[in-house]
Amino acid sequence: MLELQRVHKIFNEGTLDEKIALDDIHLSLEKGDFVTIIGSNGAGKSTLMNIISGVLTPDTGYVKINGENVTSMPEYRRSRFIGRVFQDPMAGTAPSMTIEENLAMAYSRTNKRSLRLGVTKKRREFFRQSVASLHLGLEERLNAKVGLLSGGERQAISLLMATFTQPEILLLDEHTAALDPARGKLITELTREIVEKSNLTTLMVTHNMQQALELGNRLIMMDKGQIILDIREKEKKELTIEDLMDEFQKIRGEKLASDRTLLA
Ligand SMILES: Nc1ncnc2c1ncn2[C@@H]1O[C@H](COP(=O)(O)OP(=O)(O)OP(=O)(O)O)[C@@H](O)[C@H]1O
Repeated sequence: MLELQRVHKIFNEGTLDEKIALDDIHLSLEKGDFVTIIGSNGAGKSTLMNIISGVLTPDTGYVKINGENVTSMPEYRRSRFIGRVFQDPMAGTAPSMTIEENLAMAYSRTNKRSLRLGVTKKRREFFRQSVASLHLGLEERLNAKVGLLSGGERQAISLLMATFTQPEILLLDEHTAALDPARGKLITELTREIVEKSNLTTLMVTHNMQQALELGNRLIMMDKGQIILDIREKEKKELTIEDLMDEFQKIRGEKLASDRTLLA
């Protein structure tokens, strides 16, 4: 489904600011894998997401989606089969457009005919049902401007927009980090529900270790541009935060130094 081989990314190569953001990344995901990604600040998590989504091109190595080499495919073309939700609830939606218009925009990304045909009765019903599945009562407010929604509601709509067309790959970039605990929990639960229902292949970056342990079937820890831990299924279910801290110390010979990770 998703395959990265020998992926390297260096910023400002040959200068004093040279930074190896990704160092020989090999990663292979099966359909339906839900991978949580943790790691200290600057570990390379966002760079990895940007390379998968096409925002960045690797210096060496390749990215394949469903067997197709997409390494040089620009972001706008990849957005047909990649859904992404960012940390900032403002990032995924257009505030001056209504909920329905935002959904129509997301829908048109994967369905070229939909822009020409506008919002038909059948499609409006599909949007209404999709929004109802969030259990937030927003299906009664399809004509409300998204800018008027709370951060949590807006992030729920972003999540829906990224997923209701069933993308091949879903990228979640600390998408609950900017929300208060109650709303963060709500979005976490919605994420679990949506990913399970559609069996979406998902990568989720989080600084919250508990969330990384509770969600998904696989956990990856990154450090200094490398994947240093890759834990799956049963082994993941038995892990605790202390185990993860100990593993990091065993591998790197130092304590995991990230206040955000520890405090989450
Ligand atoms: N556009 C860029 N130009 C120069 N250096 C960059 C750029 N983007 C990332 N880096 C550097 O590459 C490294 C990896 O950054 P990245 O943002 O991928 O880390 P991260 O794991 O997402 O960190 P955080 O948890 O702090 O968001 C860091 O040292 C960062 O400073």
